[in-house]
Amino acid sequence: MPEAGAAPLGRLAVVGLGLIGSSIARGARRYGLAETIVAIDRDEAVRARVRELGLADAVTGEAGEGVAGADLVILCVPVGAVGPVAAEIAPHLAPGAILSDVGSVKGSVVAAVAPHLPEGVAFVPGHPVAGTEYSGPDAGFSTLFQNRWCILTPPEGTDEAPVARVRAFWEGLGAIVETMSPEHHDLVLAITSHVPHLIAYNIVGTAADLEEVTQSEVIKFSAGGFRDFTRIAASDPTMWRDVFLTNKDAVLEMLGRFNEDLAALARAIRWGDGEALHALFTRTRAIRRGIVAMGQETAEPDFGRRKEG
Ligand SMILES: NC(=O)C1=CN([C@@H]2O[C@H](COP(=O)(O)OP(=O)(O)OC[C@H]3O[C@@H](n4cnc5c(N)ncnc54)[C@H](O)[C@@H]3O)[C@@H](O)[C@H]2O)C=CC1
Ligand SMILES: O=C(O)C(=O)Cc1ccc(O)cc1
Repeated sequence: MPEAGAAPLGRLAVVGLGLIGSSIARGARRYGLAETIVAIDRDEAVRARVRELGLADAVTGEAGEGVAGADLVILCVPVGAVGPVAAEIAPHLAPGAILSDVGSVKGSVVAAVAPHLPEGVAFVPGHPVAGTEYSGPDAGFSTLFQNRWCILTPPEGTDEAPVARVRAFWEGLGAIVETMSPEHHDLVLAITSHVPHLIAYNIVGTAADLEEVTQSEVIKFSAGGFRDFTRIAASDPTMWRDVFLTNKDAVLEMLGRFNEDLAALARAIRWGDGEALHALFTRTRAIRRGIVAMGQETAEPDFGRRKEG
């Protein structure tokens, strides 16, 4: 149960009611974080579903109209769409409003928003490090962020008050908040999230292209490891295309290191260097046990299977 924190916001506007936006809307309502919730999505079918599920007090496709009078606006669209949406809503943001986002990449988002930010509006970029391979308004759930990290990357010179407000909002959703620079965020997430997704997309693609092994055999004999990769490789294509295109430098840097280490592993296998293999596997087991000990891993993931309105 999230802690009771700051006074609720007056008006919260969420742009993009997919997995993350709808989870925010659900959580904001459940934990009483805003008096009024406005849902903005450009997709008619999403808006209809948001109305059916009763996730917001108002639902619109007109972003400018939707953000008018909002105290906090959170952009929950693919990172490639953040700049165009910021340009569209900027003239309608009230002075004193806070603009935030949830994008998986931060440097490009800061650069894309900066030219459009009106005087008197603070931008506090955020990234909840919590999600699933599912998309859309039905995939969200109010407890998604509980006990998960949310990283804020306020650009240098950002006032403390809006940062504290956004921090309190995420704490209200149950998240644990940390701040860092956008550049550092992008390096860390490149190795902990972006490259792992690339590996999953790649290994599932390689398996699918094998000539001597049939597709049905790949499905039938999927051992645990490969099954886990297929879950990650089912993640949203648009979102992940944007992540790789916008965090290009950090991903290529980490991929370079990954390839070198993979080559060393291949060499150890070729030359029968069991000691090298055993030493690495022992180190990596300790890392997993450290993650479990920190309580950052649930015993039985049920991502996306929680049904709620
Ligand atoms: N999926 C995940 O596990 C996580 C995603 N994120 C970030 O959250 C953001 C959203 O991701 P999801 O919720 O998974 O995506 P999603 O695909 O479930 O939802 C995105 C929504 O944005 C709407 N949208 C797209 N362009 C728009 C525009 N120009 N104006 C208005 N609405 C627009 C779409 O219609 C859709 O309803 C991304 O930036 C992603 O990097 C962050 C943490 C985890
Ligand atoms: O489903 C998974 O395993 C994830 O890794 C979810 C996820 C995807 C993107 C993010 O920026 C943060 C979390």
